Amino acid sequence: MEGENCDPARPDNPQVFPTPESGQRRRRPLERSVDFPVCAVLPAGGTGERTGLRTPKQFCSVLGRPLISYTVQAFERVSWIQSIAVVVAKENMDLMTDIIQRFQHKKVQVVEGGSTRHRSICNGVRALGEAVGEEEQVMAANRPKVVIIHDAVRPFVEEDFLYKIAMAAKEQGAAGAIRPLVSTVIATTSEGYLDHSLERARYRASEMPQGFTYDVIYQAYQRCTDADFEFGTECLHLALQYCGTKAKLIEGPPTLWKVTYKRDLAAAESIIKETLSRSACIVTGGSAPAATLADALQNAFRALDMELNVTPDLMGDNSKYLVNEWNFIQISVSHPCLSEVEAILTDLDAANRALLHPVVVIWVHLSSLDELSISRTMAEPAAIRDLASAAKLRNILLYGIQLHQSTDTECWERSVLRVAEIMSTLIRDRSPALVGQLLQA
Ligand SMILES: Nc1ccn([C@@H]2O[C@H](COP(=O)(O)OP(=O)(O)OP(=O)(O)O)[C@@H](O)[C@H]2O)c(=O)n1
Ligand SMILES: O=C(CO)[C@H](O)[C@H](O)COP(=O)(O)O
Repeated sequence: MEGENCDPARPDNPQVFPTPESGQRRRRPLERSVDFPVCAVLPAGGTGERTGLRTPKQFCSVLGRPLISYTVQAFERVSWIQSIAVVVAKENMDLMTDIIQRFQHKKVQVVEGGSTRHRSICNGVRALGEAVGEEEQVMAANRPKVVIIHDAVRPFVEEDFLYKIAMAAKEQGAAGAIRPLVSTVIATTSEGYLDHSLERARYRASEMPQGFTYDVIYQAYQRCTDADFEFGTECLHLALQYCGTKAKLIEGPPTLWKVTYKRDLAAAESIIKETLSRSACIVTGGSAPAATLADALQNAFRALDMELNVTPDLMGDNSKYLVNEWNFIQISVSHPCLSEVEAILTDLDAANRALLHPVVVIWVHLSSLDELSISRTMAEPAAIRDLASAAKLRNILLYGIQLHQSTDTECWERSVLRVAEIMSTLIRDRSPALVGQLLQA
């Protein structure tokens, strides 16, 4: 049947982030607990030659934050991962230390890298074993049971999959992520002709993360040769060859893909934008016309596959919106006063909400055409521009929309749909050029 995938070795729809069905509530990840010590090594000591950029890809900025910080965050939010060794080239150790301080990463130690990926990983594994104490016995007692190795340039790994890898590594000694091949692998002759081709259905791409018991990966690196260190690309292979440990292979999601080329950085940015744009919270200030507009917008947003919650304020229980990944829409009625939106900016600062991701705040001024002087009720563009410039320095993107109320039902419904579309575009695109602009709906 058309569109049906009958071959289990063929990757399905390559969508990078599985999005929930329209109208479904977002799935919260399960809280996992693991009763053995797990640490991680993130090799980040490469130069990223294939991007063609001067800056190694792990330090390239994505929405104002180095790519590596996203990967560190993905591991840091997993409560059962105790510590993370980030391995970087000697000349980037200060840069990495700055990143840790700036983005307030907590579980990270910076380790000096080597000239190849295997040498870097080996340094990370050793550093984890030596993290506490100098004496042999103390060191052994503090070694993690399982080490997860994950390329620093694969930022979208999720807790559920890390859990599967950690559990399988504890049981089997080694475990790794695999994906179906998208192309057939062929061997070439030295003259550039086809030598032979592999039966695609029998092979898989080896991805990351991989997990090992500490003893297996430590011994594998102790025993492997200089040629392995120089030319090898597969840790699972070292575990098999030097420790006789057969890795359990687990099919992972497409999100495990590795940033390799320049275009992958743009793809990573668009995926991050997409995840940051799924939900917004409307603050009505308790006014009845604002609440009516919020209800109408809620319906319009459902059709745009975005979750929109309505709250009168951000106090007490409603402060929960400040700690998750919500964007904000403040509706002010009649008087174009920015004090309510200023209060949201202050709350966001106090909650340190914009540390890791930019937050979008949209100020909507709902003005009535029946009022005597329209000009008196128009928002002052300069005021919002100044406020937005200051907010931008704190990673908050403030936009303004002027919406004129209408007594004509049809005209009003059209305006609401238009304003919902403008809002969803502002939230999804995060255009710096439109920051501080007062758009007319
Ligand atoms: N000496 C090295 C080389 C690579 N890596 C890391 O291994 C991961 C996967 O390697 P790859 O994608 O090949 O990165 P680069 O070697 O930086 O890229 P390129 O091959 O294009 O130069 C990256 O996080 C990279 O920083 C490392 O820690 N130490
Ligand atoms: O997928 C992997 C391990 O199986 C690694 O990411 C891969 O081997 C890295 O290789 P390279 O540095 O040549 O890109």
